[in-house]
Amino acid sequence: TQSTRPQRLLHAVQKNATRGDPRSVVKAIDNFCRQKEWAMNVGDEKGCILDSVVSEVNPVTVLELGTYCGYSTVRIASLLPPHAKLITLEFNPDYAKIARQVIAWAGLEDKIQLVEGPSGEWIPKMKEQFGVKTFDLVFLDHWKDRYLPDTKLLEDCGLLRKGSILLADNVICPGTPDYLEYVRNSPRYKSQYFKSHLEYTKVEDGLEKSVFLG
Ligand SMILES: Nc1ncnc2c1ncn2CCCCCNC(=O)c1cc(-c2ccc(F)cc2)cc(O)c1O
Ligand SMILES: [Mg+2]
Repeated sequence: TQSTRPQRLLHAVQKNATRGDPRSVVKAIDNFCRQKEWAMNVGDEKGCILDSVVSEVNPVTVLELGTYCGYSTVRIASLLPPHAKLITLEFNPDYAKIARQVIAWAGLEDKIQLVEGPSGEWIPKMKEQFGVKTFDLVFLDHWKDRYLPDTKLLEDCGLLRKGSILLADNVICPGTPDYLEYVRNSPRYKSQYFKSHLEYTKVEDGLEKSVFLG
């Protein structure tokens, strides 16, 4: 039977990355996607912007929406302080299965909780299920038409505090126009655009960093 692209990406990690070395896992995935097959990881160019935001925020609680194969999950978690926790939501069980193995290869299981299911259902359960008070950082990288409704849901569930940071991938390509309009015009956010390129291509894309003002 034919393998899937996520399965081939996992094999590239197991073949080329060192177990327990998250940065070698990130590098192995980027090499696979540049040399063999494009895949929708945030990639190295936007990944460096992600790294700088994570290092600046130094978050204790992180939420990632859209795990895919775990590239940004591993990239973020590799920069977190020891007691910090990252919860990542993935809707697609096949992606989740691969992501768990990529996370295990990186040796980051203790910092990461991968939850399977739709963001709209899980966000309202965060407090009761995972004992989360508020998130210091949210990385949005799931369905592009879910960015806005899920941001409003995070607000309504009291999961954002004054100073919480939202970092959104793909605000240009594929694009999240309603989300951009909201965070750039709402008095409750201070927003900033980081121009970059769609992973592994020359197409314009970028990350939008928005601070929740409370
Ligand atoms: N917990 C949850 N709740 C709801 N949906 C959930 C979810 N967990 C997952 N999903 C479902 C997300 C499926 C993947 C989302 N990402 C994308 O769709 C995406 C697409 C491109 C792309 C760009 C140009 C092209 F020509 C083709 C593709 C690039 C990217 O960086 C992308 O992140
Ligand atoms: Mg993306």
